[in-house]
Amino acid sequence: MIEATALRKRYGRLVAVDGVSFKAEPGEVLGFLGPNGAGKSTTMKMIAGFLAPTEGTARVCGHDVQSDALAARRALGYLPEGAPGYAEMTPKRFLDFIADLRGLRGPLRRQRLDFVIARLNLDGVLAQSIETLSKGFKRRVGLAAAIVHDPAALILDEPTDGLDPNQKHEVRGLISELARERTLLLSTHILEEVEAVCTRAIIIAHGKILADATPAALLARSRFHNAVSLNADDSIAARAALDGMPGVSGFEQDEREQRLYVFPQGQAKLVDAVADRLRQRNVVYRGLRLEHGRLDEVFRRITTPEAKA
Ligand SMILES: Nc1ncnc2c1ncn2[C@@H]1O[C@H](COP(=O)(O)OP(=O)(O)OP(=O)(O)O)[C@@H](O)[C@H]1O
Repeated sequence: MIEATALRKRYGRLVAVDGVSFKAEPGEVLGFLGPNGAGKSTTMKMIAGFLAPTEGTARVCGHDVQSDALAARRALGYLPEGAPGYAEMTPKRFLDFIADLRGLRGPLRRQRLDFVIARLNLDGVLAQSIETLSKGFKRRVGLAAAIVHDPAALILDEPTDGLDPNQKHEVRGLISELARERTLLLSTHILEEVEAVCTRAIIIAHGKILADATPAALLARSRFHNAVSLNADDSIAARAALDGMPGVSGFEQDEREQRLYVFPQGQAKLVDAVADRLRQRNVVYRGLRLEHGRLDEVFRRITTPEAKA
């Protein structure tokens, strides 16, 4: 479990984190989303015990990160932003060093090191200095270090930042696997990542939580939620056929995608009715689908005041 209560961090006149509270339970993958400088890393560092809060408290598996710091750190794995430090070390030496710091001994130590090296496919690079590794391997070394002591809670600061699509896919698979029995908090700028791995998302801007909901609930706030979209050879004819249809509130033509979006009134579900109507009017169409919504639009609306108007 990861719990933050009224966390606040002030840097001189700047309030980087302004009263952040949430609780994440085992099995949850909580995504921290926000524009640059929103306060995500600062919040994570305070929970990980790397930065003292100006006010408020954080607990990891019930242990206060300030007053019960050792127990809290034992329960937590933390992947900081960017590449692991100790760039001149080899992954082997680095992971040995982290295993020592974590107090791992004997057969369990061997077993955990073997596990993370195999799980993160580090075998081929164990003897090469970290600074000479590709970004993907650097991230994997960081992840291996974060999970070597098998923590019950994990904080991952932009775990897929800078990775290629295959590596992103791989790391997301690992995140979902790790999340089964753990509590996971991760920050990301990648909205598709939220839909792919997060069970819940917190949107933060200027140090304040602006939304805390499941990805599905956030998508439901999109104006594209429950819209119907389709490709029609003659989009003018398609529009004319659907104009005035009960339950339809408007249209939008996406020229790049060549798709017509049909917006519902309220919660109306239009898929079958739209398909019937186009067939009745002999309008040829392809790829008709119900839209779930667009997280990027919801994110923009929540985090930029001008988009709210
Ligand atoms: N040590 C520091 N001293 C002064 N200001 C800082 C310090 N660390 C962070 N800040 C400021 O605090 C604010 C929050 O920074 P933070 O790194 O937490 O944001 P973030 O949401 O993680 O951003 P990003 O997505 O760019 O990583 C920013 O305005 C940043 O410039």
